Amino acid sequence: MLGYLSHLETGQTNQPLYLFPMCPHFHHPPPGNPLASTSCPSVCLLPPPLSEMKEKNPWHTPVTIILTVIGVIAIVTLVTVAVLQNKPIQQKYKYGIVLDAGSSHTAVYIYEWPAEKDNNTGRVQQKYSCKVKGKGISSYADEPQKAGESLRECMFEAKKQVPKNRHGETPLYLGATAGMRLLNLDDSSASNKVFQAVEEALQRFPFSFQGARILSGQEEGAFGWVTINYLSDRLKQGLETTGALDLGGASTQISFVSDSYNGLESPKNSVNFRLYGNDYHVYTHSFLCYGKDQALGLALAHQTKSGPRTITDPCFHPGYTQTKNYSILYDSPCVSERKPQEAPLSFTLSGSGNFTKCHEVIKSVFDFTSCNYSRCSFNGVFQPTPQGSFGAFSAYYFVMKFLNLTDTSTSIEVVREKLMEYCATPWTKIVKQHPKVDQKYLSEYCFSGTYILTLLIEGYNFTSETYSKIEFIKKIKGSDAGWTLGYMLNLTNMIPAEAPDSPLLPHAGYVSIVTIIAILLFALFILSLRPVWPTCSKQPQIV
Ligand SMILES: Nc1nc2c(ncn2[C@@H]2O[C@H](COP(=O)(O)OP(=O)(O)OP(=O)(O)O)[C@@H](O)[C@H]2O)c(=O)[nH]1
Ligand SMILES: [Ca+2]
Repeated sequence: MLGYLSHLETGQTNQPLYLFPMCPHFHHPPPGNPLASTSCPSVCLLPPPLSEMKEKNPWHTPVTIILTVIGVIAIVTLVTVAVLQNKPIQQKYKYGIVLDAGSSHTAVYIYEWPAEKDNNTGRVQQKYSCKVKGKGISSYADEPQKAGESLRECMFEAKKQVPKNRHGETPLYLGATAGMRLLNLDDSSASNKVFQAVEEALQRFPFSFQGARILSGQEEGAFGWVTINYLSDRLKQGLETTGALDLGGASTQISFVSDSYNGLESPKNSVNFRLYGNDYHVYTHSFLCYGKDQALGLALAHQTKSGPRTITDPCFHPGYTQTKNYSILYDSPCVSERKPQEAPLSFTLSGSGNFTKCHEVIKSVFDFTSCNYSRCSFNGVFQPTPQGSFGAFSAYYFVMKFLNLTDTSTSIEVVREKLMEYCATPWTKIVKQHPKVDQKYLSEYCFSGTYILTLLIEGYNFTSETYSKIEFIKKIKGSDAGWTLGYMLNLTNMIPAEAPDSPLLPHAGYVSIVTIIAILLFALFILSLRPVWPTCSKQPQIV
């Protein structure tokens, strides 16, 4: 049959040359090839006559047909098994819940990750977050029961978010930060009662409650660093890491990797991690009382040393006035020792909106005089020079976003000028411009912006060059930047110390190769069964 179809054009005669032409005992040219009988090689192994071939076509024998069917079924089965076996199961997730009990408020975060990838690479992401109504748990020192109750609404929501069949195996953690650190310093029995109340409340939910505790400042800084580097895939890929800047209400953290720091100069500022096969020596420090609310308290305390009835505060807009209670201001352990004797009950603050003077007031809350190390940030705390890129989140983001100052390619001088202009804007105009913004937040942006700039430049020693490497962020790939994710990853051992073995091929490549090899093997097998085809010896043609 092949012989009938194969022909070449001869260069000289332009006559078709039939490689398998009909031999004399073929009386008829093959169908469609009228010239086929005109040439015939001298030696030719002939296929049987057509009439016989029809009867004895080797492809039509029952054995070949059965083998072909079995072969096709085998290939389909092989490919199906390969696809199913290696296909990531997309629908099944596991969950973890972390409560961030901050000084200003509590937030509930639910994380999810594919069930079969427990111990694998960066696939944990935030599924849901809920901001607990009211203040942070530390503000319930006088009525601890209410601290527990405050969490119920968000926890009921969490119950709905996690599939019922996963409730029992879902770990639930509560981590408290600077607000509870301060309460614990001030009144440890009140802090214990608050913990007792929140534990009781959380145990009523069907999750696997793993306890409530105060994070150390080191943990808070280090886990914030883990979170942002995990979310940006830098850990998994072994890339240069990003530093983390967290500005809370009561404390602030700075964490980064520096070439000039191996942990020896100030071991208490060192946290070591081995993640995905790489060692990291992270410098970290948490400044208690330097979160933006407590820093405002420090600034106000600085201005009310003598117990005045009125102060003119340059960090508030002209025309802004507020009456503040001395006992509330000096209630915090950050300033309690400085409470002026014989102070009146309250004082009136009236804004003057002067950035330069505000900057001076804020600088006075930092101590730049003592340093027993090679270099310090402030208050005698060791800190290497900031190095590499940084992600600045929580209040850094809220404030800079509001002030339209998140573009760090803007020079520090321009940032100062903009703040100068903003602080000098009359309060009435500010309120008119932002009618929907909560006035508690609105009144403090001048102070907060000036505080952030002072903390970064004078406090942490960022320069014009390194300032431009800061990115003000809220989320990374849909997950909030903060310590909670890093905390959970650590407690659930979800980041392996060593790099996981990655498959040689991606899933699609693997399936394609299996399919191609199976088809090739099958083709070879079938070819090995073929009957002996006619073959012609190369003899001169008899024309
Ligand atoms: N402008 C603005 N400020 C906010 C917002 N949410 C929180 N803040 C303020 O930003 C500051 C920091 O908030 P968080 O990062 O939640 O602080 P926290 O975790 O409660 O405090 P720490 O325990 O010190 O970490 C606080 O002064 C909050 O009042 C917001 O949506 N907008
Ligand atoms: Ca916080």
